[in-house]
Amino acid sequence: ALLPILHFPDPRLRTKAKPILEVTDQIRTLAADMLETMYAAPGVGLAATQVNQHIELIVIDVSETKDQPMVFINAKITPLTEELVPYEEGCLSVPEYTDSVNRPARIRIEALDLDGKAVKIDADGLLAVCIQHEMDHLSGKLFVDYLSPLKRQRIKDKLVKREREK
Ligand SMILES: O=C(O)C[C@@H](Cc1ccccc1)C(=O)SCC(=O)c1ccccc1
Ligand SMILES: [Zn+2]
Repeated sequence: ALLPILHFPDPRLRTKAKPILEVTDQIRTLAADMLETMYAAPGVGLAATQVNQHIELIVIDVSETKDQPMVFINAKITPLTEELVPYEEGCLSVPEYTDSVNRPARIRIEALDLDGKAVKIDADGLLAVCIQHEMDHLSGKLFVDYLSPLKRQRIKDKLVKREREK
């Protein structure tokens, strides 16, 4: 099912997600609904926080063919280099805005998959950017937090105005 995505500055986006203690069928259904919602947006990632579910679950698919879904549960990430690289990021919770964000170029992610099995991946490029972007969501952080307060306020004012006009 398609799930409604929370939009900045909704305070629920600032909630810190909790670890998942058991990977149940309910979690599997939520992951499937998040992937469906992500593909429909379209996007290359989605965090449970964005659909108002405050648990450590993220879904990603950075493939061109849109048929390589990844699901990470209770993920921990570690930078593999001090090198920071800029990337023009967007966010499904901050519609119609993109801006440059600097992040570590390569990271390691250690998590559980939907079978509760441990997975460990070293990532670079868009996958590394996306993983870090989704992990920020789980800690209540948005890419606009890396911008100047003036830019952030302008984006907030525009989105609040747009939500009012709806
Ligand atoms: O809000 C989200 O989490 C989804 C977001 C994830 C993202 C990945 C990589 C860079 C920025 C943001 C998106 O999928 S935004 C839409 C999108 O497909 C995209 C936007 C900018 C760059 C790459 C992809
Ligand atoms: Zn986002």
